[in-house]
Amino acid sequence: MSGRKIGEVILDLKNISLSFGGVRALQNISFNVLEHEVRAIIGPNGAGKSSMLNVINGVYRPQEGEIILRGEHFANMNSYKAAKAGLARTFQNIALFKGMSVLDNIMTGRNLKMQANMLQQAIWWGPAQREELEHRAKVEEIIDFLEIQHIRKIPVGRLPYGLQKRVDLARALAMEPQILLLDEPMAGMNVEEKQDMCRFILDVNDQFGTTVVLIEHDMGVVMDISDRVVVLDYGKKIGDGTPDEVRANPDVISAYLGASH
Ligand SMILES: Nc1ncnc2c1ncn2[C@@H]1O[C@H](COP(=O)(O)OP(=O)(O)OP(=O)(O)O)[C@@H](O)[C@H]1O
Repeated sequence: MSGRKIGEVILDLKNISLSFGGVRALQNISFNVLEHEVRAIIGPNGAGKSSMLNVINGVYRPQEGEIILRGEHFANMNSYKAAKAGLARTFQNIALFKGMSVLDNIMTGRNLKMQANMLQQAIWWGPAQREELEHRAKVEEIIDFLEIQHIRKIPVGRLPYGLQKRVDLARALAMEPQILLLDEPMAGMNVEEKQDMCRFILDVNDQFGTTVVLIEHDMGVVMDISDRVVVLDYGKKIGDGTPDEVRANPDVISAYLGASH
């Protein structure tokens, strides 16, 4: 892989338990994420992967457990706090404004960073003007990076699915996150689109140093691009380690064999 340097623990999840009524979606799950690594969460359907991602970025509040982000304890994580703390995510079912252009969609990722007040923005005066130009420059940089210059003016709804996923990634990157959460970034893609997405994820990780946490069903992809993998099954953690370690783990093998029967 690249020459990027894996750092200290940036995100630490300790004894996370989450239930929906009688369904114990996550049972005492602990794992950590190191700075600059690509960390995957895998597991059969219903294992608790999406629930885990939603706990990390504050959509779900676990009944038990702790989230420690860069040494800071977050007892009541919510989406706003997560975004402020440098977490951005993409969605399984792409959450973009379909009628808006690619450029405008990516600009929405800058909202949290905008300082000028509403009045200044309305009359596009002084600070608002300067700020807008700065935001545009950042967005243009991301557009170049993800090679989507040719579609920048097109409404997102008219694009093929693979490109929509790339715009969703661009919107998340516009937040300049330290940790990027990707919810099945390759779902529904053809082989070529998957290869492109893999390359972009690794480039983001390498060139921006962004830590990546991803959920993905395609095992080949996960094993190729991840530094470490955590495996969930029926809400429990059954494996954690490098792709090779996880591949050789008998509990993981039987969970996946069981799932395919
Ligand atoms: N909002 C919710 N309300 C009730 N039950 C839920 C909710 N979200 C998830 N669950 C349940 O929690 C368990 C874990 O679901 P989760 O979606 O986290 O799994 P997953 O590994 O992401 O599955 P998939 O691969 O199918 O997306 C499942 O039994 C699911 O039915």
